[in-house]
Amino acid sequence: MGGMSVRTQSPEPSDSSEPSGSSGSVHRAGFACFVGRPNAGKSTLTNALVGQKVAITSNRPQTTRHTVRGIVHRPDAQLILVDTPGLHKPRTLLGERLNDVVRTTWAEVDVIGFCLPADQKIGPGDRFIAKELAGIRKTPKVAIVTKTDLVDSKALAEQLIAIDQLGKELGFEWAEIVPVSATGGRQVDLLADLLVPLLPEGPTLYPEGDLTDEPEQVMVAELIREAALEGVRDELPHSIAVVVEEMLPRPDRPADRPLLDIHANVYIERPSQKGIIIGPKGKRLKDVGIKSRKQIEALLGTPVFLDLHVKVAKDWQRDPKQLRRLGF
Ligand SMILES: Nc1nc2c(ncn2[C@@H]2O[C@H](COP(=O)(O)OP(=O)(O)OP(=O)(O)O)[C@@H](O)[C@H]2O)c(=O)[nH]1
Repeated sequence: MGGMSVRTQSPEPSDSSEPSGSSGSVHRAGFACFVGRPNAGKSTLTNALVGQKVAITSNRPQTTRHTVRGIVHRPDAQLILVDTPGLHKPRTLLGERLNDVVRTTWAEVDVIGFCLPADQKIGPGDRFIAKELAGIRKTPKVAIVTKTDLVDSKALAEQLIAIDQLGKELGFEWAEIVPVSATGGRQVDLLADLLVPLLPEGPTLYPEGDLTDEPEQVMVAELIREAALEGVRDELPHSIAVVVEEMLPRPDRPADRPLLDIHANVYIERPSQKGIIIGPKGKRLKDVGIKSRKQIEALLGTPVFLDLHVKVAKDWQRDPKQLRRLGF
């Protein structure tokens, strides 16, 4: 098979508690980021590796706006995952900022994982990203074939060959080519095993038990935004932003019955979108509140009172002042 090496998990039960390789006591720590076009499965893979929901997933493209880090703690390593938005042709100021965030991230990490869905042929979007990757010479690049549960082995094999080919065309070798299924939990541990040796030696960078360094308010806002996006399908694709204005423990509560008050604003771009978000008799907004509150409570481990307001921030995606206020 030429120089192409594709990794699959060995059939014997993997012993992940045992540091692999001969350099048993070496500890590594560093950063990896997953790149790929929107919907390639980056957030889902981050969550699968970390073992908890830290990045926001949805079946709408371009939902990840923040550089969320997931942290994988292992006896032999700490792998910090930086989840970037999909690189894309900028149409708005927001789009341009997102692309800047992506490129800056790429230059700073120790290894880049290029995610390509198994069920889609390599397209112009993938090539665009791969060309950018080719320009980042010193960072090892791992090709990750995602969503392998959606294809048969023949289609998967063809995709692997196409990816190997793509690297050769652009003049670089992939450090590894790894097929995974994040939802099926297939080869996810193996991916971690392959990323770790590409990290520099060093002590842990984050305290044991931290799964992400994203501020809680941002995670809470993302959970609300995810719930708000659900069900609006094509009506409001990218027009929603959420800002958590305040998170405060309710005073005068007994210590064994705490309550966290969260006030958040859901921003839309036009008055006409208000009705869609709020729904008939406020039902949609209420559902968004219930759904996200449950997730926030699970995340923070405390009962929550969630107060949601819908506000219009006119054309916020095109307005630098609004973008800053909304945290971009
Ligand atoms: N069947 C299957 N679906 C998957 C898998 N991984 C992700 N998906 C689905 O693919 C869609 C996109 O996944 P995301 O993880 O949000 O993709 P992303 O690359 O982070 O997307 P952006 O944030 O828009 O860049 C979601 O509907 C996921 O449920 C997988 O291993 N198998």
